[in-house]
Amino acid sequence: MAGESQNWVLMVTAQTPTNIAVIKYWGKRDETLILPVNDSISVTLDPSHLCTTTTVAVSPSFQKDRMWLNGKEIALSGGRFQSCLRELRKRACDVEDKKKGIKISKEDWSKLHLHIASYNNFPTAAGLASSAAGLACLVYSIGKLMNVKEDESQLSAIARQGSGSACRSLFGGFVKWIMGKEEDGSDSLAVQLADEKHWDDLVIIIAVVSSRQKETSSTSGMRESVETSLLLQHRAKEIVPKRILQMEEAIRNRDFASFSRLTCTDSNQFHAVCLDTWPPIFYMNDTSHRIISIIEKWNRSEESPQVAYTFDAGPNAVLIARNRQTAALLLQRLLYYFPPTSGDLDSYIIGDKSIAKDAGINGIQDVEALPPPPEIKDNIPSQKFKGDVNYFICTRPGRGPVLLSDESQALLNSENGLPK
Ligand SMILES: Nc1ncnc2c1ncn2[C@@H]1O[C@H](COP(=O)(O)OP(=O)(O)OP(=O)(O)O)[C@@H](O)[C@H]1O
Ligand SMILES: C[C@@](O)(CCOP(=O)(O)OP(=O)(O)O)CC(=O)O
Repeated sequence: MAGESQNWVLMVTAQTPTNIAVIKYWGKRDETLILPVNDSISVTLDPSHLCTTTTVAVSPSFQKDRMWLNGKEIALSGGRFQSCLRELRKRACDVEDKKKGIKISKEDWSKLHLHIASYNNFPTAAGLASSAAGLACLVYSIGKLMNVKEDESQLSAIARQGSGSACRSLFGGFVKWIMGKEEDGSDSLAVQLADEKHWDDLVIIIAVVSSRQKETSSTSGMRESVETSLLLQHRAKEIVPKRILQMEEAIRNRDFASFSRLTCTDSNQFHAVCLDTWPPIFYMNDTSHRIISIIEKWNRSEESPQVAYTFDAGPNAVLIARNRQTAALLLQRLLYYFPPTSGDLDSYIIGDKSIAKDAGINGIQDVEALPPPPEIKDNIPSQKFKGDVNYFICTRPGRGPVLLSDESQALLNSENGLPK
């Protein structure tokens, strides 16, 4: 290891998106390697609205590997973090920074320690796939720091060992996690089906129903489902393989009717598996069910589906609108049923606020003036549910991981490698 002193710090910062599964991963055939019982497909969400930023630093002065998540130090001792670090260290290559006079050889990486700081710009462990963006960003940024030569698919097989859904966050657009057949997991990895420009009409609105930490984690929930749900076995063997082919075709042809039907039925089946688990697991709540019913009623009143819904291991609704115009109509409906408790719309509709402008919503007076949606005209007066949604995030399909070269975006101090 060559450097002018032992005090140098070399670091890399990366940003990685979250993803939402439209054909769900639920159930492992190998708990340690994180090998799934079926393939899954996801849409990557625009990192300008939902993302993880991670800075990783290396220095001979660091005494041990350390990590800070959202500003608080967390233990890196967990098996999953250790699996990712071990796999990355195995693949590390020579690194040279001529400007700083730093040379790290392949062999040095096993002796050097890392500092990692990560920040999620959205709630952690609330069913918004923080583990997906987080673990993908950890693997991607360390891979870059250590000059790992593997491509994104090979990196995805490492991220998979941190959290299954993380492997799909190594790509933008539409992504498939191929379950693989090998016992060592070497063929269980993600591939890109189409990039984010392929179907850029789509608009995504997330209704954050609760940002509290959930009762049953995805990891333990799916373990219990594998142990007790016969529906899960049937789903993995008979249903998902066919749906994967149909979903690939729907994405290829930008066929919203088929995409929407598959997305909604697969989300519903995943939650049916949770209900079929013993003891049963409930991730959706009354508000989630209400949102499904609003969308179903609207879709039925139109000639073709306007919006797809999907829910992960939590009550938040991820709503995919076929285009901007539909997204504006969707937002009007959502605000009609779920008006904010305060007049502060700025923190109630976040992300791409231009959707609210398209919907004619410029202030709370516009929300109050919204007429009931035409599809419920016979049932007036309809009930409203003020306060049942915390806020809405307007976003779209987005790109994969990127490196941030601007040092002002780093989360660690370049002098001492400690959080800024
Ligand atoms: N930025 C991050 N970097 C590294 N690890 C992270 C990061 N963010 C979250 N995690 C890990 O993921 C865990 C949360 O995962 P969990 O599966 O419980 O929730 P979630 O991913 O938000 O929801 P879900 O996967 O059900 O959509 C955290 O406790 C932490 O261990
Ligand atoms: C419902 C899901 O979001 C489940 C995600 O599970 P995780 O990837 O969080 O689970 P582990 O592999 O145990 O870390 C569906 C999906 O993303 O496909």
